[in-house]
Amino acid sequence: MAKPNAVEIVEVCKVAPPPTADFHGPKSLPLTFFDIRWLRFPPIERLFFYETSSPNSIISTFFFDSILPRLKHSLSLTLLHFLPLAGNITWPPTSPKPGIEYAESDGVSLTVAVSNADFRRLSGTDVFCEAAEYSPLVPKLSASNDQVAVLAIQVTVFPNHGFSIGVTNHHSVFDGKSLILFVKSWALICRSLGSGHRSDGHDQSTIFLQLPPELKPVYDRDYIKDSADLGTIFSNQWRNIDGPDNRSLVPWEVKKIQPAGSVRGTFQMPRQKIEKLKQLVRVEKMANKDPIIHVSTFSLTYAYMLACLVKAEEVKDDKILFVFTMDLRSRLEPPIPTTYFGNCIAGKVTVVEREALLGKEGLVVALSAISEAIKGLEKGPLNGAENWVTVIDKLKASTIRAYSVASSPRFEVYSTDFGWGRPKKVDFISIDKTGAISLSENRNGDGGVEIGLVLRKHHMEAFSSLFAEGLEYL
Ligand SMILES: CC(C)(COP(=O)(O)OP(=O)(O)OC[C@H]1O[C@@H](n2cnc3c(N)ncnc32)[C@H](O)[C@@H]1OP(=O)(O)O)[C@@H](O)C(=O)NCCC(=O)NCCSC(=O)CC(=O)O
Repeated sequence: MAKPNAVEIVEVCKVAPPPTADFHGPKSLPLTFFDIRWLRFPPIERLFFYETSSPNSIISTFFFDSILPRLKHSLSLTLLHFLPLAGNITWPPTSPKPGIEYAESDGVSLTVAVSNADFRRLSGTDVFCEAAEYSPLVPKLSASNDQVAVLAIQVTVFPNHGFSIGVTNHHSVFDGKSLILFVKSWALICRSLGSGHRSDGHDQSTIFLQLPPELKPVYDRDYIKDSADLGTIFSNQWRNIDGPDNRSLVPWEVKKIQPAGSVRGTFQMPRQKIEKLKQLVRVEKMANKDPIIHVSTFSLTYAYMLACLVKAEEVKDDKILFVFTMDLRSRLEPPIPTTYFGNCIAGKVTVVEREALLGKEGLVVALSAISEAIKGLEKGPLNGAENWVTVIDKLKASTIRAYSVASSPRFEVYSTDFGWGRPKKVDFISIDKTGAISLSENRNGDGGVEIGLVLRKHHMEAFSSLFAEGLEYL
């Protein structure tokens, strides 16, 4: 590997659950309308960086002798609880809707690679690295017209520094909350293997059949009521997008919003600044005698980002789109378990005038638009659901800049410890294709928000100045 930043693949294998064990998850799983809505959406890619040191040997030896076998073994055990993840999405001609099938020979594709890229630079926040540098660290989902894999994983070692775990998943099987449920279960089992403790707390070194209630996936599809038969409506819509009776499952190739040479940036919104912004907005609203709007950590961070981004990117469109998703598990009537496994999110698209965003009141304008959208939930979380697939199709074709949000600070990704400590950094790689803003909790644990962005380099530099300047005087 003479070239700098080279990633060499040393193994591609399938990890399956242990053959003789009892499965805790179903072998086939229907997709609900919440899932089918995302059928051709580009795969979601996340990357966890772990810095490691080895007491006795150099890290690459430690990685291949200790870390990798433990990751593989624990992944296999975790699949006992998450069997659909080892399967594929299929859509047989006889079936009105697509679904997930697991066959005996199936497994999760695991790629093992070695990288000579600069681990500290990629997992740091000091420099803006090219977005393309991260792509070789996340795997592709195997996909054909007839079937598409649910999940693929890549573990990459950076000799003498650490390793990364890249996770690529199909959005049509689960939302971010369920994906993180799986990753945290895998991390817990991996950690327990290392300590010789069972994940349920009892001493035992080989069998890990129990997960704590907060990680146990709930697969019961009866929780999702579909009185309007949206599952069939969405399936029929997909069949008619890109041709008559098209059952292709190949994810859409989206035209990258950001061109080659774009860079990835990570920014922190500290808790203390969020509190100051909250006060500022309240005072301003009171002075204007406006009704109090929804002011939360999420809405303030998103609004602040939007006000900075529109300026930094010098957006020319008269109207800007804000797109974000809401977790409906607690909002359905009756609410469903928080560990329900699948998709249970609704998207919201809001249109805002560019000029209003660029003005002095830009932050409050953005905040009001986000608040209105959240308030819209009061009309019923499924209001307008029949248009969900057509909205995705329209957004794909739209040339207007859409600022969407990926992931959530509530997922607490920085607590994902496989036994070698907390991640040094967690990146949402696929935002380089979708142009979304990714959100997670601040890694320093201050209760603030960490933001991931991919922008053209000069836009990132402009954004960085605006972001820092705005917070400096708070
Ligand atoms: C719609 C929302 C974004 C709005 O969030 P808000 O924070 O503005 O409003 P809210 O009513 O939910 O919360 C109001 C206040 O209560 C707190 N609060 C409420 N419920 C909470 C909970 N379960 N955990 C922690 N805090 C909670 C909030 O922090 C906030 O206080 P404070 O102001 O102090 O913070 C959110 O409710 C939501 O649904 N978030 C999850 C979105 C999601 O799942 N995204 C991923 C989609 S899948 C995806 O993108 C792909 C992928 O990830 O793979």
